[in-house]
This record gives sequence, C-alpha cells and structure tokens, in this order.
Amino acid sequence: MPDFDHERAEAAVRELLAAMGEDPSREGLLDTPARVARAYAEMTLGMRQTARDVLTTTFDIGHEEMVLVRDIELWSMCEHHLVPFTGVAHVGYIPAETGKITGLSKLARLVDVYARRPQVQERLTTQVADSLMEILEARGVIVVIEAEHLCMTMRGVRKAGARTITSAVRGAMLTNQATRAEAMALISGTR
Ligand SMILES: Nc1nc2c(ncn2[C@@H]2O[C@H](COP(=O)(O)OP(=O)(O)OP(=O)(O)O)[C@@H](O)[C@H]2O)c(=O)[nH]1
Ligand SMILES: [Zn+2]
Repeated sequence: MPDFDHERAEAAVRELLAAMGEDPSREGLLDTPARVARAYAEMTLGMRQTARDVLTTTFDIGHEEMVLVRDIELWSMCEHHLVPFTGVAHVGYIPAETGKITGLSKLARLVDVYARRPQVQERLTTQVADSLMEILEARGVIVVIEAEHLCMTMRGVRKAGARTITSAVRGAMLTNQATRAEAMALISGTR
C-alpha cells in the first residue's frame, strides 16, 4: 500500500488554486496546500487499511443468532466529484456455526475502512458485506446504507434531501425470507 504523497498533493492543490484564479502565494492561502493534503490523507485513510486490519478481535462465544448495528454514521467521498456523501450504515450478520463473532465497534471500523476512499455507494455497500462473509465466515450478512450525496445537493441537479438507499444481502439473509424480514424490521426500527 503506497503512503499518501503529501508533496504531490500540495503541488496539486496549488495548481487547483491557480486554476480558479487564486494567488496561492497570498498570505491566507500559504498553509492551505499542506492543510488540504493532511485533510485528504485523513479522508482517504481507508486506502491504506484492509478489512482484516480491523476485524481482528473475534470471540467464539457460541452466539449463532443475528447481530445488527444500526445507524453507523458514515462519511465517504464520491469518486466522480470528490465531494462528500454522508449518512448511515446498518450492518447485520448471522455468525458462523462456530459462533465466531467480532466486537461491535469493529463493524463501524469496517464501514470506515471502505468509506474513507474515493467511492460509489453501491461498491461501499458490497465491500462491507463481502468482507464480513469472508473474514467472519458469516452465514448471512445484510448491509443497508442511506446517504445524501453533496454532489447532488451543493451542485449539479441540486436536490437537497434526496437520499440514496443501497443494500447488499448475502447467504442466509438472502435465502431465508423470515430472517431477512427480521433484519429489515430491526433496521427500520419497527421491532
Ligand atoms: N451510482 C452512483 N452514482 C453516483 C454516486 N455518486 C455520484 N454519482 C453520480 O455519478 C454521475 C456522474 O455523472 P456525469 O454525467 O458523468 O457527471 P456530471 O455531469 O457532473 O453529472 P451531474 O451530477 O448530473 O451534473 C452523476 O449522476 C452522480 O449523481 C454513487 O455513489 N453511485
Ligand atoms: Zn458525485
């Protein structure tokens, strides 16, 4: 995994400022390239992490029923316009028969690993689901993401409040209708 190239990012920000007709050497902008580079390094931290880095803590407590964390705040960056999209992720899984589970916070960390990179919402949703299936050997997974894309609100079509909902359903969550219905009820707060 390559490190974030601060020098290159700073040069690019200076160019972008010049392109918009700004003077990158005026006092107020002197530190801006370095600040923006640091901000982008942070916002794309997920590019230098893997799902296995965060799904480290697993317990075998023999719990075989569904575990679902709702309303995980997320900030990501649309890969088409490099502006944020933000919302919540709901992540649920049915553990392996061995009862292998992970820490609850790790589900939120997993969302961050894939959110903190240039993304499209659909890919973010499937990456979270697929990594849970693979690493936890889960019997089923459901990931629902609801987000507002700033590229649709602050520019372009300008439709504030429009929310995009994506889902990825795997394994027993897909094949067992009752299980999926239970997950959806938990996600929508009707249970
Ligand atoms: N499917 C999908 N589309 C996205 C996502 N984020 C942004 N987009 C869309 O990507 C598309 C890019 O369309 P283009 O026509 O190439 O770019 P554009 O001229 O800036 O488009 P407008 O946003 O309609 O002004 C837009 O329709 C965006 O709404 C995402 O996460 N998933
Ligand atoms: Zn966009």
